Amino acid sequence: MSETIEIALRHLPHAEGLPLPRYETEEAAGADLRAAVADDAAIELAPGARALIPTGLSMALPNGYEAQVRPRSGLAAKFGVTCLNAPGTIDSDYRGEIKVLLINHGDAPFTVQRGERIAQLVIAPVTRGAFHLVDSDLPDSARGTGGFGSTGR
Ligand SMILES: O=c1ccn([C@H]2C[C@H](O)[C@@H](COP(=O)(O)OP(=O)(O)OP(=O)(O)O)O2)c(=O)[nH]1
Ligand SMILES: [Mg+2]
Repeated sequence: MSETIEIALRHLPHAEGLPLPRYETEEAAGADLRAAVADDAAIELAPGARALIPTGLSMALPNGYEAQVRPRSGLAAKFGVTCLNAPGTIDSDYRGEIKVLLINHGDAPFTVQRGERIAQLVIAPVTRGAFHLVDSDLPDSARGTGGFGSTGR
């Protein structure tokens, strides 16, 4: 059973009339975010172009949680459109507008219309590190310094 937490949201004036983020199926992990561009100001993304798309939402996550702005697989598979900084991180102390940095990796222009579902928001608990330098060697491990394909292709 998934955990549910209360999250205070604000709809900014340019999002008036748009549905709040919602989970599209009973057990969806992501709630879809919609583009709050004006009806007469759709954003056209040329192939290779990127744009910061407003959602018209701001929120106050409880301390101890983050929200991840993740791409929608449908947009990626059908149009090559994805989030450039995926997953985007919304900090719990951020009160600004949530924005989605979309990039068009496809070969045709992609138009972002008002109300279109452009990304999804996943709420996740946060573990923070207390970082401290040590003088001694780090504990041994079987992997050691191997990485970046050390186990083969
Ligand atoms: O896809 C995203 C990613 C971030 N943000 C907002 C919320 C987040 O709390 C803030 C800062 O994001 P991040 O820490 O990733 O960016 P930064 O370049 O490190 O900016 P800052 O110096 O403001 O932390 O920007 C978004 O609205 N959408
Ligand atoms: Mg930052």
